[in-house]
Amino acid sequence: MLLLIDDDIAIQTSLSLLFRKEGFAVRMADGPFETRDVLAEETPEAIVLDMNFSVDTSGDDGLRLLRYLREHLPTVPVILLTGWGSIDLAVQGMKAGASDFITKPWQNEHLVQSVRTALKLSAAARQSGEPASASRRQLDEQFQLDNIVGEDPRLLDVLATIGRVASTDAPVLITGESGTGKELIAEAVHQNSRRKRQPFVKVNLGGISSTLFESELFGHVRGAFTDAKTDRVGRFELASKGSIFLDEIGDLDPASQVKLLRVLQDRTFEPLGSSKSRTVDVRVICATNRNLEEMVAKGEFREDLYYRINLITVRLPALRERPADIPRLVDFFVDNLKTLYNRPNLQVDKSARQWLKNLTLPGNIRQLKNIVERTVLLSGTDILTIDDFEKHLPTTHAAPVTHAFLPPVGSMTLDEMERQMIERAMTFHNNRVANVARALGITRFALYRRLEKYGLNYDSSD
Ligand SMILES: Nc1ncnc2c1ncn2[C@@H]1O[C@H](COP(=O)(O)OP(=O)(O)OP(=O)(O)O)[C@@H](O)[C@H]1O
Repeated sequence: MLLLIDDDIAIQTSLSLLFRKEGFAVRMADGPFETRDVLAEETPEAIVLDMNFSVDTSGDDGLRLLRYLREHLPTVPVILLTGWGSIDLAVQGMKAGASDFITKPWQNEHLVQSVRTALKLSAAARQSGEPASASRRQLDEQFQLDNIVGEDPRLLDVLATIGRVASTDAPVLITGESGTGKELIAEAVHQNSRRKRQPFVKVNLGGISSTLFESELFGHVRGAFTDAKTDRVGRFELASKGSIFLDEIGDLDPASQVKLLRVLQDRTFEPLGSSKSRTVDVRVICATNRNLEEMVAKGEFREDLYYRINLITVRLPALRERPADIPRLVDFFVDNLKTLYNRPNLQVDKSARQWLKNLTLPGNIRQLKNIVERTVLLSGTDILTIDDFEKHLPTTHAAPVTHAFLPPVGSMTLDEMERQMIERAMTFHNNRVANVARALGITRFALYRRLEKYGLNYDSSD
């Protein structure tokens, strides 16, 4: 049952007609008292709450009721209806735990989609509460994850999350350093969704100037500006029925952020030079290597836009956090190159695969891929050794960790250095104390003592 809370009889009627037509069982409530009466009889699967339901349109009553609902029905999704003028209220509502917000006047399709997405997400959350983390094999059986190599638990968590939410229309925000595979993950969201046969349109927002933003995203009509000789279809329209991937969303200037918010909010936009609104049905996937939360706190990124895009957030680990995946990635790249360059005997010897784990790779997987490709191309041999890699490593790139990289004398105490080395070894060996102790040449006991001394976390059962 879907519970609709609104005191305006006209809105109640049109909402209830809409959802009944879509096959929902519907109940209605005028305000807090009626809501409590309904809840005493039946628990709804989802709730649509008009934030300005009372004559006092400050929205305080709406927020109070929302808090009550979150407290008493924490797993039931609540979708908010708010006026355009009260986006702040919507943001407060999202902070208080609402699933989504829709601005009035709403698009029927968008509102129904939002309720369905919230229902699917809450069902997925119930399911995922049961089994422990899935293994790579289980994930491959369930989802289409070709070309995404890795078995690190943090990556598997990301894959499980995107697999689970791909079938919904929920917006996904992918964060992570440059080269960690954000675009690959965005494609996987699309590939595992019901939109997979429709377009996947990528837009690099970092590369679009604010003057071109509108015409690039929304298109323009002939004559909209001097150089507009013909009509142009924008990226949103190209992505119609499919997914749009907004890369580098943290690079968007404030004026463009407002324009983007509007289309994400109402799913409507006007091409430049046209006064006719168009509606679009797209799934939105965003990525950034910047810290959006911090940018919101500094006022550099709109909070309402942030809440609009971050319903589901996944963070991709940097390669240095998952060094055990490096040999697997190397094998994968070499396999691809075997076919590409017709060199079936190509391989990387065992010690070189291990050695590559020691490189500092700020460019992450992209950088590792370049190093492997470059070495394959430049060294004539089929079996690549450490020597081959060392010879062809660009000096400005990944520096192998050797004593030449000790910090300058006076810049660090021995204690600080010891702490950093231990932290690094713990990350490298996935916190396996026995392996870390061996790698550092000390006993386990000595390692425990140091972990305690520096206040570093470890698993005492290990
Ligand atoms: N898990 C992975 N398995 C195999 N290849 C990967 C994986 N992750 C990334 N790659 C490869 O690494 C390269 C960089 O990945 P991608 O472009 O997705 O990174 P990104 O995080 O979007 O980078 P940027 O922030 O610079 O846009 C691509 O060639 C991609 O195919």
